[in-house]
Amino acid sequence: MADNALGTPWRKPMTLPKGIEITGPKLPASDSVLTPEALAFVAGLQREFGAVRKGLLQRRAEVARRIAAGEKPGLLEHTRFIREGDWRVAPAPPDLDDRRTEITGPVERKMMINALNSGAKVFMADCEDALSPTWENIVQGQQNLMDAVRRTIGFTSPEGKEYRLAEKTATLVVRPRGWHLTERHVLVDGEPVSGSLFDFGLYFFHNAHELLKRGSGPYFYLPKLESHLEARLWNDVFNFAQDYVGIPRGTIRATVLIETILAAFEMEEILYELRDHAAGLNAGRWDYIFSCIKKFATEDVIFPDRVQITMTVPFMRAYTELLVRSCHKRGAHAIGGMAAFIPSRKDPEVNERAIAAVTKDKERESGDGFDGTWVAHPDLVPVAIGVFDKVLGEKPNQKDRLREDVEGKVRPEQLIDFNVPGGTVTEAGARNNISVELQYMAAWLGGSGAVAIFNLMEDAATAEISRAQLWQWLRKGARLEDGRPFTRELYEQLKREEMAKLAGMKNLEAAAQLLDELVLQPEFREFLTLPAYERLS
Ligand SMILES: CC(=O)SCCNC(=O)CCNC(=O)[C@H](O)C(C)(C)COP(=O)(O)OP(=O)(O)OC[C@H]1O[C@@H](n2cnc3c(N)ncnc32)[C@H](O)[C@@H]1OP(=O)(O)O
Ligand SMILES: O=CC(=O)O
Ligand SMILES: [Mg+2]
Repeated sequence: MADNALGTPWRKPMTLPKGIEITGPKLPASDSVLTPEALAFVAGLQREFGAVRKGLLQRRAEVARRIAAGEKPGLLEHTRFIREGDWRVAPAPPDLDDRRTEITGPVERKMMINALNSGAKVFMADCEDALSPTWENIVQGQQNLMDAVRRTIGFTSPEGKEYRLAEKTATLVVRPRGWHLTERHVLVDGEPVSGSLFDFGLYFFHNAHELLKRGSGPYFYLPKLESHLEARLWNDVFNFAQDYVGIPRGTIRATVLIETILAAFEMEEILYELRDHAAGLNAGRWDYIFSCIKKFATEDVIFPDRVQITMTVPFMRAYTELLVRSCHKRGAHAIGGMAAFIPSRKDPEVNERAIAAVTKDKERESGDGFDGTWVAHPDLVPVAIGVFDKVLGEKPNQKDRLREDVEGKVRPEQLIDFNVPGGTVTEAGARNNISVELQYMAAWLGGSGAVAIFNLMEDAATAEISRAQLWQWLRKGARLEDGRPFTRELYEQLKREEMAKLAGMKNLEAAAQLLDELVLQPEFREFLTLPAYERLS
């Protein structure tokens, strides 16, 4: 067996801490990222919190069963004292106080440099929705993060273009994978380690002290939480981690994505659990829509075409209004979500449309009281900054707008009144879902977790909506606008036609098999990334 060569299995068992096994190949970044000390820390996290994580995942399944049996989610009675109590989250650190524009993107080297240089206040470096978690992407992504923190990150494109960090860069915030995912290339005591603990643990271990030395801190976005108990688990992880490396509790700051329907009923409880570490909530609209469809997929509600579920339909408005109110009541930042329109440097018409649509979206958010927002592309940074500048001026945020009016106006029950006035299911919508899903999963299996399709940003969250709709429309025999039911035959026909348009695309057959598995099986698969990960090489 060759030593130190790309693609050869890891063969340094002597240096690995007891109980840890690496099944992925050795990579150029392995020696600096997968150090015995860092792995011992990750194993410590896994041993301490792995069982609680599993218990919470079982609890998710149990709650889902109760909802499928007709139980309606609502505010929790036993946490009333939290909602009625007088408490606030910790003050924001200086480099997280002005978050008027945050750019997001995968932990890919060139994109990270572009994002950090983009002029945005924050860069959310993503190991989640925007990243296909190949072993290489994950390990190299950690190396990129280490280099970004130390400002040594550089890149030369195949065309010879040099990329270096500018003097002033965005504040770095990292999003680890959600609780449902594992990292199968690292076993702790024979079991795959949690993807969340792996991503968080490596980033924190390698960078916490360095970030503090440089006047920043270990900052995180936490995805896909379904309850305040999952926030409590993160808080416990943070305390363990801070004690382990000897930095004060409360140094970590976390912004939680409210991107599941169940978390929307527990926004204040989530902030409360994390109050010494909480930096805000984010309205993660795409996973949120997916979660609404998923949790109520077997009910008598049929969601219309994806394009019709906009931020202004009543249940989405209720969600964002309550989010701003919950944050500002507790002194936390409210961060808006991602408008999926992607600008084009080649097509002026596409570019103009994207800028107009993003401007409108950001005007709604800034007008509603959000303190900042997400953009998916550097060319959208000035657009969002311009809109938020008009509302914020010199102020770093608008947390002083308490939005007390929301309490009289929006009732929590409105979160699950999914009626979309005038909503329809159309053949164009079904075709779009099929085509987007095929193209996205083909890209994901090829190692790209965020792609532009039909001039929109697609990532794991938007793709979840597409396949969830197809599953639901089939199960429910949804009627298309023209009266035809959406049957298996129609699905097969549209899929054949859409595949023909994509002929020659890499991984198309594998994507089609995956699509069938997700759409045709009687059981709704919890996340598309679970079966997809089994196929990811
Ligand atoms: C639901 C959610 O979770 S939203 C958050 C997760 N999703 C994301 O983060 C998606 C982020 N966005 C992206 O990944 C990309 O914008 C895409 C894939 C949608 C489109 O990317 P491309 O097709 O490369 O766009 P385009 O060709 O216009 O890029 C122009 C330049 O901008 C760069 N760029 C584009 N998006 C980004 C970004 N988000 N961050 C940094 N740089 C970017 C490109 O790398 C390219 O750089 P170069 O000129 O130095 O080569
Ligand atoms: O993570 C963000 C979302 O919209 O989903
Ligand atoms: Mg998401």
